[in-house]
Amino acid sequence: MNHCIQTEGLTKRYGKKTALKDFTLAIGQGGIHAIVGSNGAGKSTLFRILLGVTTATSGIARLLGEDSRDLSPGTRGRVGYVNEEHTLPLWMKAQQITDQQRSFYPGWNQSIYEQVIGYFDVDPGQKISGLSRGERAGLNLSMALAQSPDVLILDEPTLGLDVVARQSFLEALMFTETEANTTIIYCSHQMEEIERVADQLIIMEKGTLQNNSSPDAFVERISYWIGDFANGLPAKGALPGFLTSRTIDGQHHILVADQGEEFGQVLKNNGAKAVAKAPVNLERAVNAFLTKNHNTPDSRV
Ligand SMILES: Nc1ncnc2c1ncn2[C@@H]1O[C@H](COP(=O)(O)OP(=O)(O)OP(=O)(O)O)[C@@H](O)[C@H]1O
Repeated sequence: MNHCIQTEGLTKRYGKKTALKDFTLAIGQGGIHAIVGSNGAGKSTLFRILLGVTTATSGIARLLGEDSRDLSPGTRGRVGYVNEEHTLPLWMKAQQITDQQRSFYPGWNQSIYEQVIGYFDVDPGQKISGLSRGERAGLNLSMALAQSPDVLILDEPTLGLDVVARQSFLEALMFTETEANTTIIYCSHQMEEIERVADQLIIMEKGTLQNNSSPDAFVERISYWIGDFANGLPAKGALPGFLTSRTIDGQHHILVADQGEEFGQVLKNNGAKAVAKAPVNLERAVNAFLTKNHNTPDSRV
């Protein structure tokens, strides 16, 4: 199979700090692949290595089948990258920058451009400096998609956008997924966005890969238990797959990973008088996973 992105044993050290640790990932072609991870998990480092901006300490990274250390201009032209800054030349008018981009990219798809920009209220005669953050994000996305990239990396693209602009951005993205054949890598901390758009959920933690599956399959890995312990919560080491726990009205609400129905018996063996299971959604599952081993006394789970 031809992978859009492939890394093998990728490690990146900055002095004593390890940003990526033996990181192996394969992403096929097509679909929206969300990458989530806490601050400092190594997401930007991974993109920088893939795009050839920095080199790995060891291991291999390939983008569209080519070694990232030596990307050809042809391959670079097949990759789009949009980050939260939506940097565009402020002195140019929207129409001028679009015309310029159209002349740069032989694969420019005007129909996609027009359909995506249709989600945003951008006046072609307006200078970039006068566009709102949401309008600039829309213009940036429209141009990135019109370039017909084989892979488009979106790094926190909706940061700072209001709810209307964010909605437009996501709708435009989902429209594109059905119209174009672009593989989209979507890096975000916004779980409700990921729930809406992602086909695959990649979770990074401290430079390692923790999950690469559909969001539904990930949620199935996490279970939520409520236990009534007469003598308090047992030591975390006694609870396999322990992620987080909170105490609400004297009951312990516990999230665990990769445990079956028998976990109820584990709780009983550890002193639970009564045990119940509750549903878990994607946001709660991901948050528990990323804040592993945190005990909090809050009344919210
Ligand atoms: N140029 C650098 N010099 C030293 N340390 C760095 C450098 N770049 C990244 N790091 C460190 O590597 C780790 C991973 O950083 P990275 O920016 O890749 O994380 P991230 O997942 O993108 O985080 P965020 O969500 O906050 O953007 C962090 O601990 C960071 O401090």
